[in-house]
This record gives sequence, C-alpha cells and structure tokens, in this order.
Amino acid sequence: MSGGSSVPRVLAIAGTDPTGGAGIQADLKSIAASGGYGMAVVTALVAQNTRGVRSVHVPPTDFLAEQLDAVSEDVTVDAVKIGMLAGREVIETVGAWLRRTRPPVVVIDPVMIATSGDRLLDADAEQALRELLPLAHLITPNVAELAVLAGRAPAARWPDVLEQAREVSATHDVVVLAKGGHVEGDAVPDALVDGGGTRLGGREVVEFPGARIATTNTHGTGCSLSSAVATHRARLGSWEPATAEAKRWLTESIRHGASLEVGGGNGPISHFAGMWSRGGTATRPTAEEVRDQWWDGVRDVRAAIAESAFVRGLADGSLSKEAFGVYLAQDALYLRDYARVLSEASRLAPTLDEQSFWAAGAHGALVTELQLHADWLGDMEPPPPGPATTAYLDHLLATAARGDHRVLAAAVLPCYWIYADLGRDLQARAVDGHPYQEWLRTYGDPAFAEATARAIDITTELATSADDVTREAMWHAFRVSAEHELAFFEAPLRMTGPVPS
Ligand SMILES: Nc1ncnc2c1ncn2[C@@H]1O[C@H](COP(=O)(O)OP(=O)(O)OP(=O)(O)O)[C@@H](O)[C@H]1O
Ligand SMILES: Cc1ncc(COP(=O)(O)O)c(N)n1
Repeated sequence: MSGGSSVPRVLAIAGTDPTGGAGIQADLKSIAASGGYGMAVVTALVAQNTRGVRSVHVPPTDFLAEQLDAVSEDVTVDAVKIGMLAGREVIETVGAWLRRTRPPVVVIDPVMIATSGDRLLDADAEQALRELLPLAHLITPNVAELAVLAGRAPAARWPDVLEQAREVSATHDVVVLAKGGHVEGDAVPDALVDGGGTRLGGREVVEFPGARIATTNTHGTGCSLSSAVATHRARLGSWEPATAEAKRWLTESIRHGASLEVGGGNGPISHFAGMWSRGGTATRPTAEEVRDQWWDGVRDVRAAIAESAFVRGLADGSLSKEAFGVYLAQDALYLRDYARVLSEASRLAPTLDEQSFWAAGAHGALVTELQLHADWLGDMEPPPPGPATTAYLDHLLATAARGDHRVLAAAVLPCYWIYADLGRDLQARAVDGHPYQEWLRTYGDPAFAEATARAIDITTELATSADDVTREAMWHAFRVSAEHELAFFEAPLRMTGPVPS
C-alpha cells in the first residue's frame, strides 16, 4: 500500500441506496468492516428500497468531476471501488479521472440491473462501460452482467460462467471475479479468472466454493463483496487472499442479515454482525482514565486510612510502642508472602520487562523485611499472623493462584500506590524529637516512589488492553486489596486497645 498507512484509504464511486443495504452506503460499511477508511463519491441518487427502484437522479457530471478531484487532490487513494455509473457521461467522467490519477487498485462492479430487475445503467451505455474495463484491475460481474459483457445469453451452469469469464478477461485484459449467486443449486461458488494467466500466480482460475444460505437478505451482496475485495487487496497485496477473506466475511454477514429486520423485500446483509459478536461495540478507557477511575474508586478507603487512629497516632507520635511493635511484626509477616506473590507475578508476566520489574519488587519486599528485623524487631520470634494480615494475604495468594497476571498486577498495586501516597504525608511529619522519626523517613525512599509509578503504568496499560470482563476483575481485585490495606492499618489498635489519651 502506498503512503504507509496500515488502514487502506478506499474510495467508492457509486449510486445511493437510502435504505442502506446496497450502493454507496453498503460500500462504506463493507470498507469499514474490512479494515479500511471509506470515502464516497456519489454518481447517482436512487430512490429505492428493499423492494425495488423508484427513480434515478443523475447530478451534472461536472459536479461529479469536482467531487473526484476534491478527494484525489487531498487524499492518497489506496484503492477504488466503482459501482453504479448510470450512463455514458458518468462513465466518461470517471474514466477521465482514472486515466489522470491511476489508483493502484481499481475494482469495477459493472452494475447494470438490480436484483429487483430494474435498470441501473442506460442500455446505450454498455459499450462505454466496456471501454472503461481495461482501466480496472478486477471486475466483479454477476451472471447476467457477465453475459452482457461477453455478448452471450446468461450462463445457467457454473462451467459456462467460467468460460464466459475467461473470454471477458482476455478481451478486456482484466481479472474477472465471477460470482455464482444467480447460478441454480445449493452451491454459490465464486472464482477469480485470468484469461491471460499471468496475474493469479500463473493460474487461470482460482475457485472459492460456498454453500447457498437460505435467505432473502441478498440485497447489496455484489456491492459489498467488491468493496471488501478492494479493501483487502490494498491491505494484503494480492487477489487470492483478498477474495478468500472477503467471501468469508460476506457469508457471515449474509447469515445474520435477516435478524436486522430491515424492509419487506430483499433485505440487506448485516455488515458488522461478526465484529459485533466478537468485539462488541464497547469503547476502552485509556491508561490515564483507568488510573483516574481506580484512584477515585478508592478515595473513601484512602480517606479512612488517613483518618484511622493508627495513622493519626503515627503522624503525631501519640501511638503506643506496643501498637507500633504489633504493626511492624505483622508487616514483616505480610512482606514475606507479598514477596512470594510478586514472584508469581514475575513468573506469569508476558514480557521480559514486566518479569524483571515484579522480580525486583519481590526482592525489594524481602530486603525491607530483613531490614525490619535488623533495625526494629531484632531476633524476636515471629508472632502468629493476625486476622487482617491473614485475610489480605489470602486474597493475594488466591488471586495469584487463579493465574491471570493482569488481575494479579491489579491486586498487588494498592500496596505500592496507597503506601506511597500515605508516605508522602507521613514523611513530612519526621521532625526532630518525633518518637517514630526514623520510621517515617523510610517512607521518603525515591526508589519506592519510582517503582510505584512504574507499577501504576504497567497495570493501567494492562487494563486498557484487557477485555471488559478482565478489566472488571482487575478493578475488583484492586478495590479488595485497598480495603485490606485499611483493615491492616486498623488491626494493631484492635489487637492492643485504643490509643491512650
Ligand atoms: N444465498 C447466498 N448464500 C451465500 N452466498 C451468496 C448467496 N447469494 C449470493 N451470495 C454471494 O454473494 C456474492 C454476490 O453474488 P451475486 O452473484 O448475487 O452477485 P450480484 O448479483 O452482483 O449481487 P446483488 O445480488 O447484490 O446484485 C457472491 O460472493 C455470492 O457467492
Ligand atoms: C445504487 C445501487 N447500486 C447497486 C445496486 C445493486 O445491488 P442489488 O443488485 O443487490 O440491488 C443497487 N441496488 N443500487
């Protein structure tokens, strides 16, 4: 594809269908469903619905030329799909533009007669259309259109369709996508046919078999198929995979057409049915939005921690030595298993970067634990873990055991984030004479602040790319861990009694 964009810019030049099933409306939907950026230049306005065509209005062709130039003078066009051309003047205008701009992929669906039997091309314009064909790389006639181009009666059998396609391909020097939608029987094969035999890897015919779906929702199948092939051709670079992909998508879209309940005649196909069922229509939050939503969502917990008697006592120095000791001992117990949980996060991490980050976190937790003993606890026998410690660790270990590293990352995050946030407040209280001055200083460790920022980045990035169910599970794990943080800060005073006044 020229221009380097991974989304091909595809221009449809066609007539309208106000009911959205055929014509340029179907083209735009098909281009989008095939991963392209759709553009549209209207050749003719058609008053039609799923039951038939009522009338056709063809605007002046100098205005058509203006529309075409407006597009090509501004946008790199990676592929063009041409549908209804209405009459000779329109064909000549589009032909002149094609000769001037030479788009790299040109697919012409030589629309002549609608499924309903109504003419979409003046009878005297058929010769002009023939003269346009060598400007195309691929043409996609149905059985009736192929017969007109071959100057024969419509083929009833598939081998005869292929024979006519071979002739038309050789005569007009263009690859033909012959379509079996109107051939009798249970099969609806399509085939790429190259009468010259050089443009399909040396093969004359490449068939794409298909089973007929019992449905009346076939309005616009020809328009949709040709737009999808043009888009995939621009993406994939050759006709065979482009056609295979487009036919698979078309079949899926035909199958879901009836459920749209559009119109009382030949209804449309459901262009986005596959995407809707596989990906849904939900948008995803950015990493920044996740960050804000999650932090907002634990604001109550964060406030309750700041207002807890333990944290207030730690801040103003009124906390009893006994309660502080209980806290440190529980913290040491917590850190030992927290390190195991971080090791598991490292083991599950999909990238080397993340793997090493969580491993460093595990190591950091163990170093802190050892430091706690060296500086504060000495060789005191470890006490049994209290209920808050046990509950917090059970939550983390259970999340680790479930094996989804994204949910685990969310579960371990509050221990970084809330602790770092609280630390910013507490380290400012480490004034001379404060009984816990040394401890409060440890909150100011810049390496921990940096690790916290990275843990937030990693986890919120994981959340943006996760599906809705996983993102919800991540948020839940995060919120529950935050609540355990609060319980952990409330526990020492519950175990030793209230702060002496
Ligand atoms: N009932 C069906 N079941 C499965 N595929 C179908 C069915 N009808 C048509 N197709 C497919 O739809 C595409 C269009 O084929 P068709 O021969 O109907 O062209 P067309 O007549 O130009 O389309 P339209 O009906 O829009 O005018 C082809 O890929 C064909 O295989
Ligand atoms: C503007 C326009 N272009 C093409 C078709 C052919 O589609 P179908 O044969 O499915 O009606 C159409 N009906 N309207």
